[in-house]
Amino acid sequence: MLIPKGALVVSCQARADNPLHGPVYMSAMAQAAEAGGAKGIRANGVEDIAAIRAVTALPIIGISKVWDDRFPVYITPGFEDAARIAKAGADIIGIDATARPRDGEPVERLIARIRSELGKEVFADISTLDEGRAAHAYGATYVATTLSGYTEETASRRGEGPDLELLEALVAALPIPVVAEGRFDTPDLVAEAFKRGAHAVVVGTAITNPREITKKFVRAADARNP
Ligand SMILES: CC(=O)N[C@H](C=O)[C@@H](O)[C@H](O)[C@H](O)COP(=O)(O)O
Repeated sequence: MLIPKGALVVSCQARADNPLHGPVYMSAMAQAAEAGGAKGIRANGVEDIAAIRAVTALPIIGISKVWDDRFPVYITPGFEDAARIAKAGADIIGIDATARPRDGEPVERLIARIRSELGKEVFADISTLDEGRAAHAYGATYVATTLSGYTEETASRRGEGPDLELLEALVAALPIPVVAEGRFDTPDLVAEAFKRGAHAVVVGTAITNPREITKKFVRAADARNP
């Protein structure tokens, strides 16, 4: 298992509309995260993953976000996406492991092929306890709370804090490492996740998205100066 127990993993992602988009900024971000003590990196797309691989030996959870209007699944929907990011240097393949429709093989087959044909660990992003149980049964190496609040079934959590209840339920139910991810945006919440049994915690926006961090501070300023 490549992600050590107690690890903080930093997600270094910036979409095309973000001024920090691209491999130059994302590899610098990964180096900054490593210098700060991160024990793993999560990154999206072949270009960013290859650039990050060139500057660090930390384990990389690679994902490939592919948006398609016909399907709700966009995090590494198919085997070809997984193969490309493995080749770029990802050690662990992050996938949407919900049961939602995808452009590609069913999730059980995707997990099996990543393990057998690519020889990589599988990091299963899920949104419910049942999805976590299924991902474990299909052979995922880790399950993570990443998609709670982002699926129809969990839409009521949108805009809420991290899903600590789901984290606890997964920890109680599964013998594999459970990773806390999604809206863990303060050190206190990271500590709380470990208290509740998380194997590791992934933090993205709160560390690597200065635009969103700035907005938070501006909201505080505006509230004081209406
Ligand atoms: C739902 C979805 O697509 N989540 C994505 C998964 O890769 C990222 O956009 C998140 O930034 C990442 O999960 C980390 O979470 P947070 O940025 O809240 O710390």
